[in-house]
Amino acid sequence: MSTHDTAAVDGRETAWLHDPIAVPDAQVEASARKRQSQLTKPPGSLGRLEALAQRLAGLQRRVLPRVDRVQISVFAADHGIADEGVSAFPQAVTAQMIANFAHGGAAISVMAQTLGATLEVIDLGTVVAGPPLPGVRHERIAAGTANFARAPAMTDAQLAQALHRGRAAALRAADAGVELFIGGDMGIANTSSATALACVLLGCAAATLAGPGTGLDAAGVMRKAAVIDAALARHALAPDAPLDALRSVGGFEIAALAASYVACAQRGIAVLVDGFIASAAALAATRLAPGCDAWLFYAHRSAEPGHRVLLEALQAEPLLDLGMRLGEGSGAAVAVPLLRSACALHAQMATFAEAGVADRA
Ligand SMILES: O=C(O)c1ccc[n+]([C@@H]2O[C@H](COP(=O)([O-])O)[C@@H](O)[C@H]2O)c1
Ligand SMILES: Cc1cc2nc[nH]c2cc1C
Repeated sequence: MSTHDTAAVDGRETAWLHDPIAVPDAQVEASARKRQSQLTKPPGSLGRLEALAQRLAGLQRRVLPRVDRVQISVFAADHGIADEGVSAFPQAVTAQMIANFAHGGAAISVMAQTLGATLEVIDLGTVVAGPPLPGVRHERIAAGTANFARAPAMTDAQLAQALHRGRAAALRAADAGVELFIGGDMGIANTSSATALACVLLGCAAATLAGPGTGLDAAGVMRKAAVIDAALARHALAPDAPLDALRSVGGFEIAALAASYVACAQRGIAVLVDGFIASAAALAATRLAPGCDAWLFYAHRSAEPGHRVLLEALQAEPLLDLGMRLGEGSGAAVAVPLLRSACALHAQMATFAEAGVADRA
């Protein structure tokens, strides 16, 4: 973890970020690679599915990896920066969508059902506090973050709470013995927070990363970039201080996502990263805990234009490019069948010897 953070977050609260990251098993990965070379297909003909199965084998320490049990944790929260008119939708939508998740009507609800995945929705704090809902973990930190155009988004204590709630979701996944963790995000205006966070960590101007989000027009995107640039000038954050960046311009759900990724890597759980917001959180996670990138798979390239830049910075080649830009973990959920296909082919195809098929001359 960076030693340059000046956030006065109680060191004891975040000491866990220094815990060791699990180390993938290179020998198991090599055994999986050998098995791939013996399967009844020209070498390499299953393309990236081969590398996926091999990598999962090393991570799961099992020559025949599985992606049967999947946990999807959707973190939801509001953002004070919405007051600057940076989203096409009103803030009330965040709380309304939490209810929609609970009632099974959201895209991620449908995907979780389809995949047989466990879906948990974690309410970290909305402007409009809704009633208790079955299936929603009400872990409210505040009525959304402060407007980072005017003040730090969070207090030190709020950041520590958001990190703690993200870690707790990963620990629940570890206790449940899941083979894959997906973190989702829901929060009106969170593309502005994700953009600001990534701009700090990558040292770039907002115009490089700002996009339409839920549907701004070109003039709206320019205004959004100007709001973010002005805020970044005000906060004067350093690229090597990820906790400061998360606290000053991040969001509760973004901090929770970053923490969940670090904790999954510490517990040896593979992660499928979703779109633009999730990737900004992944960037923060890799800065907080270098080495956790070994545990991160990137599901898709979102239509949010800055996602391409973020993925390049992360040196990530996503599995899919479907023009999706929903969030919620939906792009990652859509990619789960690919991982399952990779595992099924790897485990169930016959070898040349078993099938009596001649290997190459
Ligand atoms: O994941 C993505 O790539 C993505 C891209 C654009 C928008 N979103 C979702 O849309 C919301 C944020 O958009 P906005 O315009 O309100 O900043 C938030 O709930 C995100 O989950 C998500
Ligand atoms: C309706 C709606 C659903 C969402 N899901 C994630 N972000 C969202 C933003 C909106 C506006």
